[in-house]
Amino acid sequence: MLEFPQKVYYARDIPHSVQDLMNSMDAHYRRSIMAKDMFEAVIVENTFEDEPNAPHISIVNDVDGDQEEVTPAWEFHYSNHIWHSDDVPPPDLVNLRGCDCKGHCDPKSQTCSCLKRQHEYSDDIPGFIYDEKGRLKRRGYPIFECNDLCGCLDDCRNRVVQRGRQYTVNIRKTTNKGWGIFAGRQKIPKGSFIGIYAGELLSERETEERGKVYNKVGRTYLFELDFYYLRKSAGDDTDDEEWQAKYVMDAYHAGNFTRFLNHSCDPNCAPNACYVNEGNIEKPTVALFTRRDVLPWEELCFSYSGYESDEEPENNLEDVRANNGDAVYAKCLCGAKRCTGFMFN
Ligand SMILES: C[S@@+](CC[C@H](N)C(=O)[O-])C[C@H]1O[C@@H](n2cnc3c(N)ncnc32)[C@H](O)[C@@H]1O
Repeated sequence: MLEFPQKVYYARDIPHSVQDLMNSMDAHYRRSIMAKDMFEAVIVENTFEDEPNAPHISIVNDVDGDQEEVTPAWEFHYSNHIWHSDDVPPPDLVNLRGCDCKGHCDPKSQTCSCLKRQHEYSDDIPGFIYDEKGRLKRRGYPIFECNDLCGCLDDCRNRVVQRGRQYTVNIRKTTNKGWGIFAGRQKIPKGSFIGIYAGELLSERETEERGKVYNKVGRTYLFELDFYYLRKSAGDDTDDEEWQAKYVMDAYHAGNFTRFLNHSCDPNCAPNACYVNEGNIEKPTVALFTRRDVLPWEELCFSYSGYESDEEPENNLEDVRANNGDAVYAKCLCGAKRCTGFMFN
């Protein structure tokens, strides 16, 4: 577990020497097996402290690896950290509360303050939001994990996201959507934690210009922290249409494997807001969980349009088409039976 005072990572310090070195090599080297080994080694090197037990991530291109790229572009720093932009406040430890439990927190406790905090948002779910196997009982609610101020043990049931990735995932080239993320040989049960959407935490204002560029080139890694309960806590007088998330995660310059998760209109994963060592409700960590059992070797995807219900999605193709001609609004190639035709709608 992290020791306080917690280290804060700033976007201005995102390392780039490895990317610079690799990009200075000739194309022959960047297409060699050595470059693939290097990419995998960088992942281990940059994550072994925060995820010492996470299974190995392989880079696989069996689509066009001979002629094209053996790795994704060396354009980002691989990391599980949240890199704060200068106008984003560091984690709020003043408003962070820890429980006084000893040993393991009891899901029937009347005194555990973390359980009470959780029930402010999910009072219809008895006990913690995780079951005894650490799986999410229900999606959509913010998760309040035990934190470094708590008296409970590191393996308390209410600590899942902070323990890091437990399942194998591989970064694999797809035939039509660029790189994607695939399960390993093991099935991943419904409700399992996959990874956090790491990256640069930006203010909404700062995101505007980046968004325009990403939309034009047709590849975006922005994730707005616009969870529904944040709208509610902003007060009743805030018009829903006018409400804007304060912060956005950008995984373009720094991020982990989750930046390669492609969109699906019938996704097997979904993002969930989670808090560990953060007392600021507006700065949740985006944690990805499976929303159904994932078969061995299956591609992991989530919905970029935020659609998560089990009902049929609305098809608003015409609106999206009329909206603008940016490359990012290209046709969706998820292949799901109920594909709406577009990634962002
Ligand atoms: C966050 S990136 C995902 C990783 C990306 N495939 C890569 O190679 O870096 C988002 C971009 O992936 C592509 N993409 C993701 N899902 C897609 C889908 N269902 N259909 C077509 N392209 C998709 C689009 O170019 C999109 O802007």
